[in-house]
Amino acid sequence: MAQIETLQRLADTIAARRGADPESSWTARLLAQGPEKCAGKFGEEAVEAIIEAVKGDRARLAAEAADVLYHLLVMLAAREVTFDEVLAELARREGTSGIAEKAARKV
Ligand SMILES: N=c1c2ncn([C@@H]3O[C@H](COP(=O)(O)OP(=O)(O)OP(=O)(O)O)[C@@H](O)[C@H]3O)c2ncn1[C@@H]1O[C@H](COP(=O)(O)O)[C@@H](O)[C@H]1O
Repeated sequence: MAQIETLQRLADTIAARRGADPESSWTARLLAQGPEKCAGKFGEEAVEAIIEAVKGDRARLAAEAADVLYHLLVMLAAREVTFDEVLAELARREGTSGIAEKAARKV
């Protein structure tokens, strides 16, 4: 069964691809094009996921969501933000209500 560790392993693989041969690694090819390109690719994948969410095809939405997660991790790696930093932010928010979090962001 797929687990959260799958995502951690993917983040580690992506980090390890920095500086790898763009001929043999899709991730290295994306990273070599810079953070702006990686961000644009993430945006495209997010839009594809939105379209499937609106259409309501569960299987296609799951596949597009996987693309979104991969491209999110690539975009983070392009700016040297680690997956751990994102998890730490989620952990910090755990137990606080979304409404309180929204109010805190306004100050
Ligand atoms: N999860 C992914 C993943 N998701 C998508 N892609 C690649 O991203 C590429 C572009 O995806 P698109 O949906 O944009 O493909 P497309 O529709 O043909 O492209 P467009 O012409 O529409 O832009 C495809 O070639 C996919 O193979 C991925 N490439 C790699 N991974 C993971 O990253 C690991 C390392 O991969 P490499 O860096 O290639 O070794 C792999 O083992 C996988 O676990």
